[in-house]
Amino acid sequence: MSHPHTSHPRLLAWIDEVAALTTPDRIVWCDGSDDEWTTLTDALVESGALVRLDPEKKPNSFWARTDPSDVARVEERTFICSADEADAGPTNNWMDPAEMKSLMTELYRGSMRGRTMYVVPFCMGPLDADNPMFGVELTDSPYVVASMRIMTRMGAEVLSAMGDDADFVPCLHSIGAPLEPGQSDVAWPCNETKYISHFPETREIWSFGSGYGGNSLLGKKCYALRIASVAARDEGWLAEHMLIMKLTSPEGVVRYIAGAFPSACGKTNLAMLEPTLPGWKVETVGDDIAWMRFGEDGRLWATNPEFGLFGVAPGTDFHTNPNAMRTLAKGNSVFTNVALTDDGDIWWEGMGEPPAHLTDWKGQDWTPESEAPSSHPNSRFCTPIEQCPILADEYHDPRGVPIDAILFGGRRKTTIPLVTEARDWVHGVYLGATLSSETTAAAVGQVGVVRRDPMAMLPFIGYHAGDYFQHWIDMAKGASGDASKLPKVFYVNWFRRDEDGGFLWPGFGENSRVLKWVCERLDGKADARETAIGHVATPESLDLTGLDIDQAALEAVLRVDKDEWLAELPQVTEWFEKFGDKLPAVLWAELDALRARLADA
Ligand SMILES: O=C(O)CSc1cccnc1C(=O)O
Ligand SMILES: [Mn+2]
Repeated sequence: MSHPHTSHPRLLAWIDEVAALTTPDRIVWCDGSDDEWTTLTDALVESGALVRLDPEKKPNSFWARTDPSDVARVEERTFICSADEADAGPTNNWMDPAEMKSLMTELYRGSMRGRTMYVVPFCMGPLDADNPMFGVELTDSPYVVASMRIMTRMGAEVLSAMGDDADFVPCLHSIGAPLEPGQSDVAWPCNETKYISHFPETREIWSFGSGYGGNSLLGKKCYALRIASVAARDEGWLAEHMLIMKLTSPEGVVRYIAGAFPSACGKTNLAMLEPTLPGWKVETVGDDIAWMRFGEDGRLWATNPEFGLFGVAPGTDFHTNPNAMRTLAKGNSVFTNVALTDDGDIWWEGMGEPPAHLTDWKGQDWTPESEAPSSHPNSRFCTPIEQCPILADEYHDPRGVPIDAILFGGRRKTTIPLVTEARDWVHGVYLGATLSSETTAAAVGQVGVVRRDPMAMLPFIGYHAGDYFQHWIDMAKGASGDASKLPKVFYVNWFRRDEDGGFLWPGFGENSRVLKWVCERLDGKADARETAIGHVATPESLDLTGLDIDQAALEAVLRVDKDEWLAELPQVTEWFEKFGDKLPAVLWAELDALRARLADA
């Protein structure tokens, strides 16, 4: 079969089928080149979808504004279409796969009319991995193509590596906004009907109607978490919503730490941390997704399958994340739903004193007297990870890095102490499975509501969460029977507040003090208080050198309040009951043991 771009029959057949259904005016095969990026972004600027920023401020960078109806992940429109509804579980929306495909086929029919269908071959993780994880996204959004070039290894090199028979995840995306001949386009075309659908058995992704973020950059949440978590269950590894950091002590001891925090709870900031403790060094491997497989040494090795950073903009500045700001200063980035300054740069809340005038994320005039924020709370920067000044060399290693500790963290005003070490692996899985956090703007819906967010994966588990918990329990078997090879598990909470609503802990670079305690626990050095909920740091065991924090706040942030934890028990019981007989019995046993320890406390 001769074709100018590929000899992959399944790929060609799929593309022909989709083109016949969606009827694009043309098909463009993306090669991932600089010329292609220039052509794409020039056209997006010409159409008004992008504004080129001043090259003196952010070279080769752009400002985008979405339709106000298309600003975040749409969890209520996200479906896991497993053959058996029971396999989707109680935390996912489900529709029969044949019914969903029939419904979406009619949505896709003619949806790309008047537009270009882009063929985006990509790879999640290094191309030289033992088993490269290929995907091909067909999309009618040039904004998505530009973003995928930043976020994934994308283009001709991938297509070549796929050869004529590589497995790949077909990712079909349409914004659902066909153009009639002569009809002018809008800056952010989308459709009020949105479906983000996953077909686990056939490892397919179909997305319709949204042009933004995790709804449309299908390599990220859809592939690298929801579909990959199903593959990981079947193949004995973990696809997790985690940062990966390399932490080096002043003595040169290196530890690798993975951290699971819900959306917009500071993973990017932690992954790029500038420690306040002298001599400690953080280097970044990843800020959002970790794939963890057992190495020959029986340890869990983690890789970051992404090629870029898609971070929350508001709150990011030189105090909270100087390395992110240094990454962005190098340009080659797309900023979405932030504000535009009059001199061609970007601005968002948290960047210090606002300019006298801005163009806000809705394209309106904004001044410091404006009531609404200039930038959407879920506004994002999209930037190449290789621009990160503290990117660890190991990022490029297809083996990844051996994980010493896993942090589970949430955003809780109360109850959860600053840092607790799990009693053992199963207790660590219990802490992850019962992780709770206040909701954020990363997903459409009310903000600030406490919900269970197991392993920070609630919106991303591609199958029954009860089976997911069991998979985590079973991972202990993979450590060649030696539990000491497994990462230690810790539960952190940077967000506890005092009675006046103020934060008890300064967070950001000061979190390096907690990381030091974690490392010293790994070395068997740091003290901890044995409590009903686990091994909790004591004020004396934390290195507080140079930190201005009063003793009352320190004791409050580390407190295990019996009544607060007793109040958690019925909430956890209600949470566990959702999973019926699929909830591992050992987790019920952990709850019973916690209840007994609290009774004795
Ligand atoms: O996809 C979006 O629109 C925001 S959600 C997101 C983006 C990057 C990294 N993580 C998330 C998340 O919700 O966890
Ligand atoms: Mn995330």
